[in-house]
Amino acid sequence: MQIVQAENLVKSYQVGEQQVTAIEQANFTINQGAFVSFVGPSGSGKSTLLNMLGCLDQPSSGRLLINQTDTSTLNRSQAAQFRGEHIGFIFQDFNLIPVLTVEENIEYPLLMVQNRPLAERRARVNSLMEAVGISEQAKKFPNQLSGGQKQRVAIARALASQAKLVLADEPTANLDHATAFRIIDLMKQMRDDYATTFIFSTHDSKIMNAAESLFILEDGKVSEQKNGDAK
Ligand SMILES: Nc1ncnc2c1ncn2[C@@H]1O[C@H](COP(=O)(O)OP(=O)(O)OP(=O)(O)O)[C@@H](O)[C@H]1O
Repeated sequence: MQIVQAENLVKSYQVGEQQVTAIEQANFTINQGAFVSFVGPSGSGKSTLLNMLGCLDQPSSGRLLINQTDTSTLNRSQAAQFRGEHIGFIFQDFNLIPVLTVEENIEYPLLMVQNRPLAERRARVNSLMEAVGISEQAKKFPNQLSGGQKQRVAIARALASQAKLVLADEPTANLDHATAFRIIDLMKQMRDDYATTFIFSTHDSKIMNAAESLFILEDGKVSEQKNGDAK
């Protein structure tokens, strides 16, 4: 099944008198459970594309179907609801809430967005902490963790609401190389265990080799390249 279908997708920005086309007539699909990377030089449109996939920004024209829903027609509150139910986010600077512990950060989307009952929240948070190897840090605050540990918490949080699609904007940018590879392996493990689709952007050529497919952005144009070497 296809989780993402982009049809003649265009995003342009008006800058004064000038129109900047960030994404130009993109057509592509991504299957459920895929592990893919958006790559391209600075300014090529990676963030623009991720923002549209995350329903944080609307296309200028064309259609963007996520899980069979045409997200280009959603209004702001429908988009927020759709995001909470279907999409998880991982950021390069982790974006954990500093006043909440590890377990509270992971629980947050279950409580604030999905309002799940306490016993269910506890069980899910515990199994995710176990899965990402962070159980021993449950009561710690983000400033007491290493970069790799913070990103593990962010991965668990992105998976907490059982999102079928996780978007990661440069998830390894602030990590050393060995930790970056461990985080990518962990994301892949989570994909295998939960059938979650992962889309991540990166500048790092070694990291992009882990993706099964590369979506290459060049001057707003998107082309797909299958990666035969993906491990
Ligand atoms: N809000 C905006 N207003 C005007 N132009 C924008 C806006 N956001 C992005 N752009 C332009 O759209 C193009 C694509 O930008 P985008 O941020 O998507 O690139 P990127 O590939 O994510 O770059 P980087 O790797 O540096 O983050 C650039 O030319 C940028 O200047």
